[in-house]
Amino acid sequence: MTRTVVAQGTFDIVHPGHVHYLREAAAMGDHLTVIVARKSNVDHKETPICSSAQRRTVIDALEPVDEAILGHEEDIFAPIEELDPDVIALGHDQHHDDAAIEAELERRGIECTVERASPREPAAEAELLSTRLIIDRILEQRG
Ligand SMILES: Cc1cc2nc3c(=O)[nH]c(=O)nc-3n(C[C@H](O)[C@H](O)[C@H](O)COP(=O)(O)O)c2cc1C
Ligand SMILES: Nc1ncnc2c1ncn2[C@@H]1O[C@H](COP(=O)(O)OP(=O)(O)OP(=O)(O)O)[C@@H](O)[C@H]1O
Repeated sequence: MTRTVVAQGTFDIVHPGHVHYLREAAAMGDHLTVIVARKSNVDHKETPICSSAQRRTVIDALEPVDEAILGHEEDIFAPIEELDPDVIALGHDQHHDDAAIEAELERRGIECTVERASPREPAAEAELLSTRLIIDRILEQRG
């Protein structure tokens, strides 16, 4: 029985922290689908630089990822209803409330566990493990 996992995020400029998250999410099951957030749903931080299509293309190419899809514009649980995964893997600092997600899954009659991935520890001094840090560095050096 294939154990399916869903991960999600903005993935504006991909970095080793994303790779760590997606590797951990992939290890939680046999098949990993990643939902790439639409710009309209990224309301808790700066609007992404790269288009949804571009962000999806890059994530889809990563080794731990079986499939990357663009998220629903309005209802973030629509793809979850469709995919009906066994696990939703949240990133270590993802701004979602685990209990709230579990409650909504319950309400929609979706049997699925909510897990949290761990943070990637910097492997080297120079690693930029956040999109924001990468953009700040670009502005510093090229702005
Ligand atoms: C269970 C779940 C389902 C999601 N489904 C969608 C979706 O259908 N469409 C979408 O644009 N974003 C979706 N998202 C992503 C959120 O909209 C949010 O933008 C994303 O979690 C951003 O996280 P980040 O700040 O870690 O990148 C989903 C997130 C979760 C936790
Ligand atoms: N350093 C990291 N270690 C582990 N997971 C990470 C790391 N950075 C991001 N992630 C995870 O990747 C997913 C997508 O994150 P997102 O696209 O918001 O990248 P970000 O680098 O956190 O962005 P920003 O720096 O703009 O907040 C989230 O679940 C997040 O928890």
